[in-house]
Amino acid sequence: MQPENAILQSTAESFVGLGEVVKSASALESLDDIDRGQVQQHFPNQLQGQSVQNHCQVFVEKKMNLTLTPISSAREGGAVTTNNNTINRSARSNAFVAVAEGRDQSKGSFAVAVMHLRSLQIELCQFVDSAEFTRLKARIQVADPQEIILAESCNEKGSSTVLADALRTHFNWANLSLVHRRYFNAAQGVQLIEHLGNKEVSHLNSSVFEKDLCMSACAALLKFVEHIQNVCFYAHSLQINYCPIEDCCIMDIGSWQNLELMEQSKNKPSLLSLINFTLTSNGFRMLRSNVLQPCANEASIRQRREAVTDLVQDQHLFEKLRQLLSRMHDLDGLLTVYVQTPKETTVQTAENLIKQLLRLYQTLSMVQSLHNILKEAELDSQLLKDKRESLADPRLTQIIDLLEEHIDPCVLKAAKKNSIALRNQKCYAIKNKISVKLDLARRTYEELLNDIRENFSSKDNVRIAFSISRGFHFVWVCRDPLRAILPPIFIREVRNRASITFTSRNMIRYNDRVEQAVAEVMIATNVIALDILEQIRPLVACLYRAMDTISTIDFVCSLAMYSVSAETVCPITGNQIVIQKGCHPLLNLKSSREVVANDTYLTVDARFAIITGPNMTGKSTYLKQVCQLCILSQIGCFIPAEFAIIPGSKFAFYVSIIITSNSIVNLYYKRQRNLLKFACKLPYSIISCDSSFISLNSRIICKQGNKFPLPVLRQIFSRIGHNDCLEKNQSAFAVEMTEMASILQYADEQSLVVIDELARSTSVEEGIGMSYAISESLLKKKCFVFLATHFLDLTSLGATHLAVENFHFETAWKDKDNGDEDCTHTLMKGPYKGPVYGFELADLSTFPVKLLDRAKEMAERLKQEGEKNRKTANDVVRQRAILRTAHRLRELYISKKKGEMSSILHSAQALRNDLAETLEELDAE
Ligand SMILES: Nc1ncnc2c1ncn2[C@@H]1O[C@H](COP(=O)(O)OP(=O)(O)OP(=O)(O)O)[C@@H](O)[C@H]1O
Repeated sequence: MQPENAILQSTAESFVGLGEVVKSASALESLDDIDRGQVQQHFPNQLQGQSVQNHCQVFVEKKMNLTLTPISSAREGGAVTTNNNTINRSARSNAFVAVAEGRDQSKGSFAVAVMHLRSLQIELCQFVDSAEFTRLKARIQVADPQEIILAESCNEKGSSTVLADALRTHFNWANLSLVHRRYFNAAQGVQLIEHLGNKEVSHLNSSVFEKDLCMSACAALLKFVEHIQNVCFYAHSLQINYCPIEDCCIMDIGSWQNLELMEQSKNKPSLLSLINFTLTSNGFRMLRSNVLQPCANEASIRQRREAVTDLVQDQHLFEKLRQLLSRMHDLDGLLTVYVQTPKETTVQTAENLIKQLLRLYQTLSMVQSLHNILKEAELDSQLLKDKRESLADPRLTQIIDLLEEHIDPCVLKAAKKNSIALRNQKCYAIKNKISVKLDLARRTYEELLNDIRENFSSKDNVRIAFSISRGFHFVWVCRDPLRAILPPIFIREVRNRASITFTSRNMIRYNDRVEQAVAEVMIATNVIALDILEQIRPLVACLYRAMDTISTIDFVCSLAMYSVSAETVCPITGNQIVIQKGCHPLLNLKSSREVVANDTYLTVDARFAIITGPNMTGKSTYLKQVCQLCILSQIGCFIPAEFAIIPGSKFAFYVSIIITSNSIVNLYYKRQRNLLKFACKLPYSIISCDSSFISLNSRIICKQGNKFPLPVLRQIFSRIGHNDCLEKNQSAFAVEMTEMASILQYADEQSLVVIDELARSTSVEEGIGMSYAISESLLKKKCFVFLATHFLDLTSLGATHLAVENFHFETAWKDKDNGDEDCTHTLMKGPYKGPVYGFELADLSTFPVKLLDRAKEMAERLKQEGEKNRKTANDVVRQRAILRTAHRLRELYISKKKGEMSSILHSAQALRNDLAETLEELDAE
């Protein structure tokens, strides 16, 4: 016999009582039967071995007359691949979405009802969408659902089939369930919302109940969730909110990828990953939905900025909040047990209930600490003050008192967190002497544990271990587990690298008895827990509020964390996009080179920026930078810049400011002392960074305030990248034009549009023609546009349209022979005149020299022909000066009122003189 076997044999023999256990096996079997019978009475599902999920699925399939595809492993989250991109899905996502599509007169309208299964919050929205379902897809993607519920279309060729196909292709990780149209019943939706919604925490006004599509989507969602989860919701227990689409800045899914907002692959940084310092799953959810659909509610943005400012300024408060949040349980998981009741009770549901009560106890004591921290802090932010107020809710103390009465706090202090410790925590959670039945059940459980301890005490290398799947079992740590031989008394061996785990029939019998004892304990515990729950249920609104407070604080802490971790500034809201020394937030993560900061300048009048420049100078990067900074700003975050004005002012004052050291504005100002005169005269605002001038100019400008509509960005469109679409059988150009058509249809005065290299996938003439036409159309729509292009002819738009501003990236090639290039990545005012350095870049590659020479020759010839027709720079400036004067005269004419004619004539005179002066200066030059 091998030495190990000898040890094992002796260990096995030395287990006191082993023989007795074997002898009493038959007795145990009969005992087993009795116990099983008892347990089965209380927990009918427990011993049937059928999971609740399977049971529900069969049930729903029968009830709803539909076929559900199996709940896929993709539901667990992780990286999943969609059509042509990989999106890293959060494992924390847990949402069901119902989509209702309008028919007949309301065709083109959609309603989406989203239920987050953990937090049990329902979000409703209704909107009109394009034929490509852009908004719908974005809305669903933000929810990141497990399950999408859609009405089954009777007509095979109906639009619902088109919608179903679109959703199936786009959200291929989610389970698409087509349910009968009768479940999309608006009247039932109203009834359900009135019955289940908690009025205190739900934001629903009467007009929402009139939105039939919304109501029908909500009805289908609630019915489906109740069936699939096999639960019933308590009356007045759900938080149901209507989220108007106007409160969000809309972007399509393509833009999320183009603008690097969310992770596309593991090692590629994204804006979301950059600013994600959240510590709770609800905080993360809030951050994610804000990055993908930034806030467009000016008051909320301002409140968040104030909160972030408070946290950035009070580092002590910030640290304390984060420390507390890191220890906090998510309240959303807890809410499920207070809001829904399982249709069947099992040991698992009982265990879950007591686990959630313990967590609630822990979390609420931390909520008290959170309240104390906020009470001690000197807060300016209204948002934080409101949250502090919500934590002072006396109902929270009432719940804590109730829990303290029943729960033994000692179980939460257990040092060990292994399986048996966690099980014991649940078994002993309720204080002694509250229920006789519970005390008796626990005694039986204790006795059994003692028996095991005495009968199977560990010896030498063999010890007793416990796991949820195997129960009590043996672990033998030996030198050669693969070759070691076990005596036949031991069964179910699993050989690992350093040990063998196994059990024996006697141990299995003990385990069975332990399980029954635990079940008894849980039955008794469950009765008390349900009683506690019954008392908490009427107070559930304060838990929703506490959950909202925790996630909001986590969210603003995350923004504050990013704001302090980088050199950032709090943006001012205005009616323009002015950023001084703005940096691309992700650039220093992607490249080791020093990041060059650049200015951005777009006003309501000068709202179309054409950006030209050689290859590799940073045009695309700049477009993404502008969007990312605007998004950060609209989330409520600080932005990496020295100074910024971002759209978002309710009162669209002219904020006229001066840039002292920037090439962009140098064109406008010749002498500092003319500055004020200039600011008064110009019909549009001038950028500035000189704080000494801000108040002075703001005063002057307020006189002309309220001139433009609220310009908070409501839509961001991007057209970046050139990919064909094989699924739709579309070429790169076709894809581009489809996307542009959608932009042209929906862009408005509150949209930001960034376009990179428009129409480059067709011939130059056609490309330029298309670009002209598209630009002119966008100019009419008055949206903010950044257009990066290699078509230098496009810059002449500046001569005919005052709203067009030309900017370019300059470059310097240090040592062309060695291929040592040095792009300054600096944006300058004015159009780029070439060269594009395409030949130099080709020269650096393995491009054939002969071909390159021929290309250069052709390019030179075309250039000379073009030069003949091109206007001089002086002509352009002259034309713009005339245009500007005409524009101002028009403004004067529009603003004319009775009795003010003399002052208008005076201003017109001044304008004429100003123009004459400018033209003279140009002639002199
Ligand atoms: N502001 C900046 N600071 C530092 N590096 C930058 C900056 N902008 C761009 N770059 C770097 O320059 C490289 C080229 O940038 P980008 O692709 O934006 O140029 P581009 O002008 O759009 O080129 P092309 O015209 O060839 O498409 C990027 O890899 C980026 O790392």
